[in-house]
Amino acid sequence: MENFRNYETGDIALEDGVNVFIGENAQGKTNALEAIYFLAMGKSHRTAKDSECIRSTASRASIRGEITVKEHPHTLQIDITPNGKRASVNGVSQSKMTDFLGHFQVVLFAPEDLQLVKGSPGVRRRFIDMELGQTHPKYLYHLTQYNRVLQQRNTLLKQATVDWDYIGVFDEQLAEHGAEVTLRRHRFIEEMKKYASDIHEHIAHGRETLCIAYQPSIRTESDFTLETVTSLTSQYLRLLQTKRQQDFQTRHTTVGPHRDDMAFFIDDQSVQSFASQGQQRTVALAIRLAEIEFIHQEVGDYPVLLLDDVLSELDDQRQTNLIISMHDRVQTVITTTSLAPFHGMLEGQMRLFHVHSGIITG
Ligand SMILES: Nc1ncnc2c1ncn2[C@@H]1O[C@H](COP(=O)(O)OP(=O)(O)OP(=O)(O)O)[C@@H](O)[C@H]1O
Repeated sequence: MENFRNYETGDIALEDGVNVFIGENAQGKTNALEAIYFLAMGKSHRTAKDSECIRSTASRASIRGEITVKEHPHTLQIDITPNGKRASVNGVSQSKMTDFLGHFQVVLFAPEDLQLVKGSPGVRRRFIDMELGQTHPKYLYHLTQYNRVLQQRNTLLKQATVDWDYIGVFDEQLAEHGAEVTLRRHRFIEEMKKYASDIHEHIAHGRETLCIAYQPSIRTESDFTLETVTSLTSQYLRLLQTKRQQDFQTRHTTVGPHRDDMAFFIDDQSVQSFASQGQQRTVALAIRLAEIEFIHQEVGDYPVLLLDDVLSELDDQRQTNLIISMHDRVQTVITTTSLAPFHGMLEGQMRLFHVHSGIITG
């Protein structure tokens, strides 16, 4: 890291197993995690304004990582200036951020993850989009196109007289990209379902059964099928055409992936409405851990697991189970203010880094 957040420079060599960043509050632990996340996702998990990551006394920031995925080493770099960011892979500048993504995968579990369960549908759509963006760059292409056409269609719907021929052209494009997005989301949730319910059962000691359901906006149609892109495209197109009058009255597009959601159930009861805080937290954790398995399946290697100050939210047994289950398979980086959760671990099973005022010592 160079001039990233409170780091003037920072250089860390992470171990394969569990790496622990320990330090008091506001020393730079999360900042270091954020830098790793940035290299995988091309953006911060904390801010939409990249320039906030530039050290307050500097004019640009850089993050560089030497990453090995499936035994192939490569160097990823992101340079951030107040006017934008530039990403490169092995020294070659990438013209589009979507070309940069997919080289390195991370899974982050942070206290805000409770929002995955409790938050608005937009939070869950963002979660799906981030995951699929990491593993299926083509998905991001369709999503970007979909959002672009959606915006154009909505602009047209807001005009005093609507040009329906134009809307017809947009409908075709929306249906085509919307079908790709929907089908990929459907397949993703089908995969996540299997992993998350097994993991959840393990964490909850087999007492509760978790089920995840995709709720595509198109589901209101009784005859829709999620089998092929072609059939879904024509179903979308039909639906867009039948909703035209409603869209005209509300002045925006009322059906499509921008209205999708996903739902969680424990023993057939909605987690969003009925579960306790502890149950909701366990569901959020199970989903994050399921992501690890999903990425492994899709990419052929494990992602790096980033745990930001979340151990203190789990009881002792769960903390230890989590660390031990990750330690020999998944490279993990944990931030913490206390070593108490690690006392059960054997010497040599983790690498400790002390973080103090933007300086990391190992
Ligand atoms: N752009 C920036 N330039 C300089 N310092 C920054 C910048 N952005 C954040 N900081 C500083 O970084 C510090 C916060 O670091 P960080 O969020 O990593 O804390 P932490 O060690 O994870 O603490 P906690 O345990 O409270 O989560 C704050 O002191 C903040 O002022």
